[in-house]
Amino acid sequence: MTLNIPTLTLNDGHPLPVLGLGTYQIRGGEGMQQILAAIQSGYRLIDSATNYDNEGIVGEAIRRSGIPRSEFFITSKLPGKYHGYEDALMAVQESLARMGLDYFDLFIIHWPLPKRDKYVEAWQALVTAQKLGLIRSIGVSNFEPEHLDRIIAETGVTPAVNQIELHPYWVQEQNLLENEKRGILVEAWSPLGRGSASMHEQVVLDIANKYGKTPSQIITRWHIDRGIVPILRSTNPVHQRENAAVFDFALTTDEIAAINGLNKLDGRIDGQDPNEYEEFE
Ligand SMILES: NC(=O)C1=CN([C@@H]2O[C@H](COP(=O)(O)OP(=O)(O)OC[C@H]3O[C@@H](n4cnc5c(N)ncnc54)[C@H](OP(=O)(O)O)[C@@H]3O)[C@@H](O)[C@H]2O)C=CC1
Ligand SMILES: O=C(O)C(=O)[C@@H](O)[C@H](O)C(=O)CO
Repeated sequence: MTLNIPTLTLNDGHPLPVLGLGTYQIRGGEGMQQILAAIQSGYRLIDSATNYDNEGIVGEAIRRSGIPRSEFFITSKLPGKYHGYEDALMAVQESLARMGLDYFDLFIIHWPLPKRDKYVEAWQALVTAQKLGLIRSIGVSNFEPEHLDRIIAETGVTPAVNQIELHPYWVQEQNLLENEKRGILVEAWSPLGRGSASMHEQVVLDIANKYGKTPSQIITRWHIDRGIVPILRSTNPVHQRENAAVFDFALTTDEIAAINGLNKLDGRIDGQDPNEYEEFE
């Protein structure tokens, strides 16, 4: 049976599924089959990136599924080496060609890379690509409030989405408020803490027992109940189905707060601070 994943509406009026499939390190023929399995389970939001070297197999899985393109919500990301305006416009077109698509539902700037100081140019290029019909919704990733304010002030265009690191060890309460204040939908990357110990915390296990759910379903539901769209990676079809079977229960305010209480001061998975992070090329 195919799971039915609900949608919500972005600030530009476009619908977005409330959870999606992450594809970091999912590559090659086996990766294509793993993505296809997720699509067959009901996933429609697929999150790729030029830096993941898998845009080709994402496009192939879409075609092999036989499901109409219009039912999907396909995302890719602009790498830092293409932050210049002309390079960024070319990069969107190259990504589309690799996927074999003629538009993206969402295209986002992968990292702000503030030391290079070209993310405003990159944003101007996404605004143009949207006007050209190459992208439906434009967004950013790993943008801090000061980066958001700068692109909004310099272009007058607010991102639809900001994809940031979020999991029970890194709950980012203030950052969520900053995005909400600006009308930006937050997507969570590494929503399961990349399979970290947070899935085995007693508070998560207790809530899982109460609802007869698994720890990953509780964490997935915690994101959704906080108004966040989790981008969940799994290569395992059983886990893929499990992670998306979360629409028959909801957490209470106290349960959400209890999971928020797992936050750690140094909770980032790899210490990737958006103000410092540099991409390797
Ligand atoms: N914008 C950005 O800068 C970034 C974006 N991302 C995006 O976010 C996505 C998700 O983040 P990612 O870091 O991949 O990690 P996740 O937090 O999604 O965790 C993935 C890990 O959890 C395991 N897992 C998934 N479901 C279950 C389950 N039900 N039970 C037990 N284990 C489970 C997976 O193993 P298994 O395969 O065996 O199920 C895998 O090892 C990425 O794939 C990418 O698309 C990620 C990092 C940065
Ligand atoms: O996966 C991504 O989107 C990244 O941006 C990477 O930085 C990833 O988070 C990573 O940890 C690479 O070592």
